[in-house]
Amino acid sequence: MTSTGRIPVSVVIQHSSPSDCWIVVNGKVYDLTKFAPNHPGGAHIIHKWAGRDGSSAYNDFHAADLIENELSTEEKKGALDESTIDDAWRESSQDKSSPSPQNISNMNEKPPLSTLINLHDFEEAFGRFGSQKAWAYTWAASNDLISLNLNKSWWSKILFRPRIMRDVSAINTKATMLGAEVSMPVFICPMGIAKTAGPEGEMALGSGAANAGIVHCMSTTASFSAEEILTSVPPTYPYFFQLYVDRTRSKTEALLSRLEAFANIKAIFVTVDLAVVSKREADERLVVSEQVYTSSDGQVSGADKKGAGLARTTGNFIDWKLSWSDIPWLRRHTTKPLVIKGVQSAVDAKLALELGCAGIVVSNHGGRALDGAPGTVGILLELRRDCPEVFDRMEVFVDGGVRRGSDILQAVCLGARGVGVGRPFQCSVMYGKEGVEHAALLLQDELETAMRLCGVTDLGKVRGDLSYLNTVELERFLPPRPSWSWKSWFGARQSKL
Ligand SMILES: Cc1cc2nc3c(=O)[nH]c(=O)nc-3n(C[C@H](O)[C@H](O)[C@H](O)COP(=O)(O)O)c2cc1C
Repeated sequence: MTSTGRIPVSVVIQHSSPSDCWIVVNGKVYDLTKFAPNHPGGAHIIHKWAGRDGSSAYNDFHAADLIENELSTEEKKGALDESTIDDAWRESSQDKSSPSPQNISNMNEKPPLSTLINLHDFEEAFGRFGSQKAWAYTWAASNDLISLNLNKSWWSKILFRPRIMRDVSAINTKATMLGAEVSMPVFICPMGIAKTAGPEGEMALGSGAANAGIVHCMSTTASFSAEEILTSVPPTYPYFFQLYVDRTRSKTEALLSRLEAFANIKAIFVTVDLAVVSKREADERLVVSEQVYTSSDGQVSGADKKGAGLARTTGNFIDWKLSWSDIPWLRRHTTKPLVIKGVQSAVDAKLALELGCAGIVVSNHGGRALDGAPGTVGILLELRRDCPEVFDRMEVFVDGGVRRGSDILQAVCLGARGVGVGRPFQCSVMYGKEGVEHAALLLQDELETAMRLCGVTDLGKVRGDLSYLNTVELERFLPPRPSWSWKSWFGARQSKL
């Protein structure tokens, strides 16, 4: 207080965080810390003005006496000492931007979870508040980021053909993926060393997924062992396991044998799109002194003449000799369904089917494998055109750039059994399991909204129903139809296996 009994600007500024949030409105100082979470327009709008004069924003929307009537006596701190106002304060109280996690982050704190309203917000918040190296590792993609960008932009090339006037009061998003019953057809993609994003790492991914009713696929290069990660969910809750085949094949055999003990691991996703770890330049360039370890195979990160890429320096155990002829070997070492992750053409989708795989993931590793590979939703469309039978005889999944509930609806209409979502979930680990759950629930909400607006009441009933989509723009990017017959091609191919 100043000698006038009024509160100086310097004191107001001291209360400028979501956990201690004072705001000036019309010359009076209020403590809105408790009120903010109940603000009908969202806490972020209040937090944006913490430690500042929010009168102009307040007066745009509210009657002058509302705040006085709403708050308790102790939340009304007193009058502002206007003689202490200087240019810097005046400037800080200008509303130059709309509320978003970036603006809130002026407060040098990660934005409250409630202010993240879509999956992009998670990536953005992690970019600002995660460790620099973790961000470089997570965000990075190969070379010139061509495939990363195609993954994202090709989703927007598909348009809906909405139906109207259908009672959409009750809708069903439930699905079954590889025997796992889920609240919506989404799995969290396998991503290595999730502890880089937050101390709970894969434990947060597992338990957040279970709370939201979806499945996490753990990576061979996780920060915790499979046994530890499985404790993050109830004993019968479904899990998927992603396998990189090790050059020392006996290690892979031992790993598969360990996994046999866990009936809740519903499938083994064998990643095949990364015979060698590609150059992800953001990650290679950033050299740091801390090392990270992968749990199952004890790989340690480091730096060499090529740079300091976390994935490359922990990934050189991956066997580049892996070929289709290894499927029978894998079959001998696991009783679980095999899913081939990284299919990028109709030819290979058919091969996986012919070899008895339970499913495929159409994936280019999130643009982290071959740069110049097509966007994955385009590959899904190619499969629909050139080998539609694979959708009936295997479970077909897609990942890469899925960021919206409407992307899930589109994938299902194209025939997918489900979608994988990667980076935003890795970023959400910064907020622990609550962050993971929040991200999943945002997707669920968006999916439900997209279904209602499209006139779809049961997701299971529109799988493969192209009548809800306009794919004309994306079709321009498909490769020409094969000119040879599948039958003769497969006859020649299988004799070589
Ligand atoms: C940080 C990070 C680590 C990844 N680690 C693995 C991995 O260990 N095994 C794997 O099969 N794919 C891995 N991927 C690829 C993902 O499983 C998935 O294919 C991709 O992230 C999907 O694209 P999206 O991030 O745009 O959703 C990783 C991706 C990221 C971003």
